[in-house]
Amino acid sequence: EVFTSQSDLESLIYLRREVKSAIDEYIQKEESRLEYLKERLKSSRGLSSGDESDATNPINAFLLVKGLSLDLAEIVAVTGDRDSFKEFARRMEELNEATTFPDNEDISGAALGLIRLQDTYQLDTKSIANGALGDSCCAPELSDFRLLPVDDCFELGRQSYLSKDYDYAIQWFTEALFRYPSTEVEDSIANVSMLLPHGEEVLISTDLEFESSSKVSKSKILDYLSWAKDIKKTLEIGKDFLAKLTGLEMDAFVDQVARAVSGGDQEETKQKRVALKSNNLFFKDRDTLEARYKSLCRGETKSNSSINPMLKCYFSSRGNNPYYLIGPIKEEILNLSPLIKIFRNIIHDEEIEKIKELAKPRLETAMVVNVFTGSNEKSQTRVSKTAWLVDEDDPIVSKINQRVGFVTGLSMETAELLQIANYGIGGMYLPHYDYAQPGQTASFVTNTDGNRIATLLFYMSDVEKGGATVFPKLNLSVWPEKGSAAFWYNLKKNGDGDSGTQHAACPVLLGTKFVSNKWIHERGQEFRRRCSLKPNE
Ligand SMILES: O=C(O)CCC(=O)C(=O)O
Ligand SMILES: [Fe+2]
Repeated sequence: EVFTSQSDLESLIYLRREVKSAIDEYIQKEESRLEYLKERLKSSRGLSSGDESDATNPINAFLLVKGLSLDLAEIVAVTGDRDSFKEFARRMEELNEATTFPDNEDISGAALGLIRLQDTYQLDTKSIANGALGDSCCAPELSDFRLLPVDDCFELGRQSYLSKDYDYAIQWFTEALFRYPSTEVEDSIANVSMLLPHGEEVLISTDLEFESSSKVSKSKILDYLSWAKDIKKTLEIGKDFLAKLTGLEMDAFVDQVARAVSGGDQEETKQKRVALKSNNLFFKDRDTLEARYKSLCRGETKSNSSINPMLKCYFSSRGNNPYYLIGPIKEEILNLSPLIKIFRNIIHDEEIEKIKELAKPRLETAMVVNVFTGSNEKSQTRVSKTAWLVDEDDPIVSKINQRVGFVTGLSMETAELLQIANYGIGGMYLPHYDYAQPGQTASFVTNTDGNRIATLLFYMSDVEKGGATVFPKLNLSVWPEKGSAAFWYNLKKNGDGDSGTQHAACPVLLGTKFVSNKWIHERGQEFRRRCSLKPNE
């Protein structure tokens, strides 16, 4: 899997150069071989010319016989000569051993990444197809843009379709039709109204000349398009129906669905019911929260920091910690309850470079905890690569861990290792909690060290566009700034999870994003963060 991080994409650029030169060379060799074949055919009188009378003219008869034996043998030998191809195949083999070629999973990952960006940042289908990533509000037009031909638009539609995103599927299939080569416009117009179930018109290009030799047939695009429209319609009807249900009716409905999808198995029904509820699949506030998350990613929702006088920034020497007497820490309070702060200039560029250098060879596709089994799994909700660094890797690692202890005032004894995460284009982490919820088994919760009491998140790069950390329930967007770190308490003082800390890493639109997580645990903080006299606090 190569699409999740920037460093992997860079290796693909090298790969492309090598592959291109191998193909060029192969074509050149094939061309001279074909040139030779043409010459050879022309020079064989017995094969290239003649007529019926050759059977009666002895010279021509000889040429005919020679042509079909000796000349032909020679020509067959040349056509059968696959040395040039063998050489090409060998080079490809070598490249394959040295690097990883992208596979189907990568194609769908890259396509869905693009759709995710389109969805989060409200990018227009036609603009993307014309090679522009967003309008002037969100992103500069890419200077080196590429027009997407029919096949690519179709593939984006097909991937959306497969991931059940019918709105985007419809948009991309329609765009693919629009771009269909204009020579066949006539007959496609005749087909369109027949094949679309809902009688809509599909606009097909007449004046745009897209350089295209499309592999996908028009009827195939239309077929997909009509299915997508049909399913979308059905889903809308279902949504209307769900919106009208009362709370009790909804419970009964969830019950029924859970039973239906688990084929009567009691244990599975129970699990499915919890899953349906916790994923909030049917519930009314799901759409609003999701919309809020996306609008925070776009930076549209202004937080209340400008109006709340309690939110402030200041210099702190952390209770006269000698490390911070001369150069105090710059702290900013972003939210009061739960407490969310940002520390500015807390990690230096040289330290960041060193950490990245240590982490890069170890970056692996990020895993998330399966709520039911407690095991780590690859997931669509978190697209990034991560690595863990231990103190022994380099003195810088322990220095940074120590610094986290100083600035947070918390004990690092039960903290997890330093986790480095790298997000490529489209990389993200959907809204989640860092702490384990009641009943949830997570590999990071041990009997002795407790839950994740706090998170410190270092920003180790600036991000050109996108990539904010957002807190949908607090209406808060935190924009990555290289060298800064965000800090928050995941748990209330009484040890319960604080649901306000739900947060997400927005997809990266342009550039690359590096962060480091330090998760701090409960044990050892008893006298550093005391419980309150109010039991609910
Ligand atoms: O990258 C970010 O902005 C947040 C990452 C995060 O929430 C996590 O890794 O748990
Ligand atoms: Fe997180």
